[in-house]
Amino acid sequence: KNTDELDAKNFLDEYNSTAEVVWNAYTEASWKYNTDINEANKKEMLEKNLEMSAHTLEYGLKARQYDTTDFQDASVKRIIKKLSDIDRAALPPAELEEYNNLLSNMETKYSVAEVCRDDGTCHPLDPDLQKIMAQSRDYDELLFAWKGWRDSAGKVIREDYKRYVDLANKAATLNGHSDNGAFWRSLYETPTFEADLETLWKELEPLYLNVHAYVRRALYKKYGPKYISLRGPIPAHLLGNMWAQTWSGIMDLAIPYPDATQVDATPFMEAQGWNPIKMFQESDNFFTSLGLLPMPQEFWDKSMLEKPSDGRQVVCHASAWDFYNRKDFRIKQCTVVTMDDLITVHHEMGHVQYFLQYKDQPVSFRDGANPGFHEAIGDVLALSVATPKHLQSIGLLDKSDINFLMSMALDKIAFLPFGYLMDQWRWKVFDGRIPSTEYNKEWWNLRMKYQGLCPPVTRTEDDFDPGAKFHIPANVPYVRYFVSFIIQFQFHKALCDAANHTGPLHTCDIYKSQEAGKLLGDVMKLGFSKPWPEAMTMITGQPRMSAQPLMEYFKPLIQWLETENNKNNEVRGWPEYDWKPSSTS
Ligand SMILES: O=C(CCC(O)(O)[C@H](Cc1ccccc1)NC(=O)c1ccccc1)N[C@@H](Cc1ccccc1)C(=O)O
Ligand SMILES: [Zn+2]
Repeated sequence: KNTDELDAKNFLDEYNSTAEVVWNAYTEASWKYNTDINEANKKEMLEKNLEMSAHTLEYGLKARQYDTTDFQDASVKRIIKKLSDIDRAALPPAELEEYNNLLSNMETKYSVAEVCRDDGTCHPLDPDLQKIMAQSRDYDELLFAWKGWRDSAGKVIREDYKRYVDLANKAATLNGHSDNGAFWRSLYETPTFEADLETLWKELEPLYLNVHAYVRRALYKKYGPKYISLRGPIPAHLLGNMWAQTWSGIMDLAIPYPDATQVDATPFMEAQGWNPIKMFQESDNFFTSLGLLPMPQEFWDKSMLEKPSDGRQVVCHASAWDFYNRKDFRIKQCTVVTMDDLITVHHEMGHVQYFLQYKDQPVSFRDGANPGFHEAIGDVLALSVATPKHLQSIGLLDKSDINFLMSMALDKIAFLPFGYLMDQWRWKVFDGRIPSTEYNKEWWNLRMKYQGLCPPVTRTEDDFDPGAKFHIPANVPYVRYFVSFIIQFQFHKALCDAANHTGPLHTCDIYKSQEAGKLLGDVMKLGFSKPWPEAMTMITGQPRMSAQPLMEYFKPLIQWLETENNKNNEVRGWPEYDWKPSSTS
C-alpha cells in the first residue's frame, strides 16, 4: 500500500480538477434532460453519467491504494476515505448501464404521469392535482385525484423498482456495505443513528398524536361519521396533500380561531400581484439581510423558476443545482404563487446558499455536513419569514399566535412520522425484511403505525403506492428531511439567541441579523469537511440532535392542544385500527 502523503496530496489535486470538469459535463446534460425530457437529451445524460462513473472508478481504485493510517492531514484522510466508496461505479458495465436506465425511466414515468377524466381532460401532478388535493373539499373528487395518481405514477414502476433494489444492493455490497440502506445511513457517520432517530420520534410522538386527534375532529365535522371514525385512522386523501405529508392545505378546516385574521398569506400574495420572480427576489433579500451571499447573475439568467408553457415536458419536482465550476448555480421549480411555494422557494434557496458558501472547498467537501444540514438551511430562514411579524413587514397578513402555531404544526409536526417512515420502508426493502410480494402491504402498515392513516380504497399488491412519491422513483433518500425538521429548530433557536431575540421562540424573526448570518455562514463554509457533530457544536454549542428546541417553539400550542383535546374527550391514537371509510369500492 502507498503511505506517501505528498503523493496522495498530488493525486487529490488531480482528482479535484478532473472531477470538476466531468461533473460539470454531467450536470449540464442532466439539467438539459430535466428541463426538456426527450430521447436525445436522455441519451446525452446517460452518456455523461457513464463518463462520470468511469472517472469515479478510475480515481476510486487509485484512492484505495493508499494506507492513510499515519497521514498528518485529516482532510486528506477524509477525502481518500470518501473516494474509496465508488457507489454504482462498482457495478459491471452492463449492470451500471441497466441501473442508470432504470433510474432515468422511473423518474421520467413519474414526471410525465397524468390523470385523465372520462371527458378526456388530463391533469398533471403540478399544478393540477396538487391544487385539487389542497383545495377540494369533495370526498370523491379527492379520491379521483388520489387513486388516479397512484394508478398513473406508482403502479407503473413496480417492476422497475424491484430490479432497481437488486442493483442498488449489489453496488452497496461491492462497496462493503450489508445493503443499500446501510450505505445511505453510513453518510451520517453516526453508529447510533437508528437508535437516535427512534429516541427523537418517541419524544415527539405525543405531540403528533394530539395534532392527529385534533385534525381528525375537524375532518369529522366536515365529512361526518360515514368517512371519519373518532377512534380510527384518517383516510389518507383528506389531509390537503397528495401524500398527507404536510397538512396546512386544510388549515381552513382546522383553524382554532376563525374570527382572528386569516392564516394563509396566499390571498395577500395574489392581491399584491406577486409572481415567482418576486418570490425568489424576496428570499434573496432575506439571505442578504443576514449578510449571507446574493444569488449571482448567472442564477437569474439560467434557472427555471416556472413551469415552461412551450409544451416541453420537465421534471417539476423542485431541486437546486451545483454545476461544480464555482460560478453556475440554479434552481428548477414549477413555482405557483402560494404561501406553500414561498416556503419551498426558501428551501431551494437554502441549498444554493450552501453551494455558494462551500464553493471553494475541494469537490469532495462540497456537500452538507450531513444530508439533513443541507435540507435544514432554507427551512431555518422560512421559520422567520412565516412569522406574522415578518409577513406584515413585507405587506402580508397578521393573526393570532395560536392560529399561526397551528398552521406551523400542520406542516412541521404532521411531517415527522412521514419523514421517518419513508426510509423505514426502504431500509426494510433493501435489507430484505420487506419482500417485493409485500411492498404495498408493508407501506400501509407503516402509514398506519406512524401516521395513523388508512387508504380510502382497498389496496393490493397490484398497486405500488410508495412509487407515487417522487423520492422513491428518483432514488432520493428521505430521512434527511426528518433530520432537517429536528435540527432546523435547533438552528433557529441558536440563531435567535445570536440575534438577541427576546420573547417566545415562535415569534423570533432573524431578519437583518448579521450575527445570526455569520453563525450560519461559517457552518455552511465547512461543507462536508468536518464530521457534522463539529458543525452542530459550532451553531448550538453541543454535538447532538435534540427535539427540545422544537418542543420549546410549539410550547404554547402543546398546552392549547392538550386542553382542547381533553375538552372533547379525544382518544389519542387509533385503537379502532381496522376501521374503514364506507364506499371503499
Ligand atoms: O423534496 C423536497 C424538496 C426538493 C429538494 O430540494 O429537497 C431536492 C430533492 C432532490 C431532487 C432531485 C434530485 C435529488 C434531490 N434536493 C435538492 O435539490 C438538493 C439536495 C441536496 C443538495 C443539493 C440539492 N422536499 C421534500 C420534503 C419537504 C421539505 C420541506 C417542506 C415540506 C416537505 C418533499 O417535498 O417531500
Ligand atoms: Zn431540499
